[in-house]
Amino acid sequence: MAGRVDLDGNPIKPITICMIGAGGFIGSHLCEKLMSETPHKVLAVDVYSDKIKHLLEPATLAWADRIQFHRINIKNDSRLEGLIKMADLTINLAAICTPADYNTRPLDTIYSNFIDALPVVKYCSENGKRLIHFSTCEVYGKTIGAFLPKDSPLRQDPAYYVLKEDASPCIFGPIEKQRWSYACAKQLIERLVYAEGAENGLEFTIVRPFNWIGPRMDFIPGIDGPSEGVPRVLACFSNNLLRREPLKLVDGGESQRTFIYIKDAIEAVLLMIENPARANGHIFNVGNPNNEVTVRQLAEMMTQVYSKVSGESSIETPTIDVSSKEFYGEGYDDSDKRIPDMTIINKQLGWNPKTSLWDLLESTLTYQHRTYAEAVKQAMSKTTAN
Ligand SMILES: NC(=O)c1ccc[n+]([C@@H]2O[C@H](COP(=O)([O-])OP(=O)(O)OC[C@H]3O[C@@H](n4cnc5c(N)ncnc54)[C@H](O)[C@@H]3O)[C@@H](O)[C@H]2O)c1
Ligand SMILES: O=c1ccn([C@@H]2O[C@H](COP(=O)(O)OP(=O)(O)O[C@H]3OC[C@@H](O)[C@H](O)[C@H]3O)[C@@H](O)[C@H]2O)c(=O)[nH]1
Repeated sequence: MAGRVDLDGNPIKPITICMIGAGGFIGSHLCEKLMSETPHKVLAVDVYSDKIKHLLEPATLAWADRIQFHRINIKNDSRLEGLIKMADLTINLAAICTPADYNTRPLDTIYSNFIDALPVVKYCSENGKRLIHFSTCEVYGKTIGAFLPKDSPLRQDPAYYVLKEDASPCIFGPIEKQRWSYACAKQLIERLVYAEGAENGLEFTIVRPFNWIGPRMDFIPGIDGPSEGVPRVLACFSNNLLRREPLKLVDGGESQRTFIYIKDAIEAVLLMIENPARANGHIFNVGNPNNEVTVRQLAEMMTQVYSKVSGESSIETPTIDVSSKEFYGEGYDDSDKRIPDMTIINKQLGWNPKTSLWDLLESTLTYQHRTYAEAVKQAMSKTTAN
């Protein structure tokens, strides 16, 4: 750790980071990175700590004096401002961010992504503290190309689908499509953070993650989460594979996504943390434009990879089609395609993603199999016995 320098060759001074939502998927990986590779301190704020338990216990861990867990719900806890004041930098990850909630719990979604983030922005601004705020690629909504006729040659032109931080519009569906409650709340909080920067000098960075995936993402229904819960696609498909049931393709699985390995993405966040002069005032796409697939292709690849890592042959009918209404309920809608433009992050931080989709699925599904296969088997045999 000694002699670490930033991108401009200056020595990196240890800082204290107030990380809100530290117990979630991204937070757990960021805490791991900060503990194992940097001298920084973390005040970890969340309502849950299961995903960072290995970093908090036992007290003999090498970094024990550099991480403190604070079980705080930021909706209603006066200790938040004190923690932000104690830190040099606040990173806000806290949010409801699973699509199954956007149309079924739109009020909770809007409160979580906009109202609950307001005090965080305010405390940072009033106390002259730097803020890294986690937004989402969903703020882009649908691509311009999605509105062209299906056979239009313009659909092949990147100008109609590549998503650029400083040029692309944010295109959401009608209000009755409550899917967009999340994207809209995230967009408004981005605008507020940006305005605090412009009017009051808040030092900020906004991150727009493009489908970061890897170990510890969400939960496996009935094992470490509610049995009726619907997590994001990685956990949905993992659950299906573990139970040897067909993967469900929503509306034909035609939507396209670019997936990035969580460990590549965390490298980008560390560069933002340690290079404030290069990161402040910017909005960054963080994704892997080389890993684009349709959801159907993702299902096929995950089926192949899971077979390889588990040693089990795949089932006869590996996928089935399901309507979005049946799967998510009324008010669901979808982003058609998400390719991040990498110009700004490349120029400011010299960062590029490394891991291919096959490789990231291989390490992630190895983890899923090792962590859950036995528990799923036991849960299924109990159900059959009953
Ligand atoms: N994972 C991705 O690919 C992705 C993509 C786009 C945006 N994001 C954004 O990144 C952030 C983190 O995402 P994640 O994938 O780690 O999700 P996550 O659900 O695993 O983590 C969010 C954490 O915030 C905590 N939290 C929520 N409300 C809270 C509250 N009121 N008080 C205290 N803690 C609270 C949750 O308990 C959870 O541990 C979110 O803002 C999300 O919108 C993630
Ligand atoms: O079992 C499933 C689950 C999901 N899907 C589809 O897979 C695609 C990806 O679904 P995800 O659950 O990963 O969520 P999305 O990519 O739509 O949104 C995510 O994007 C960025 C973040 O802000 C959030 O984490 C989330 O909103 C969608 O088209 C969805 O309809 C299936 O076909 N089957």
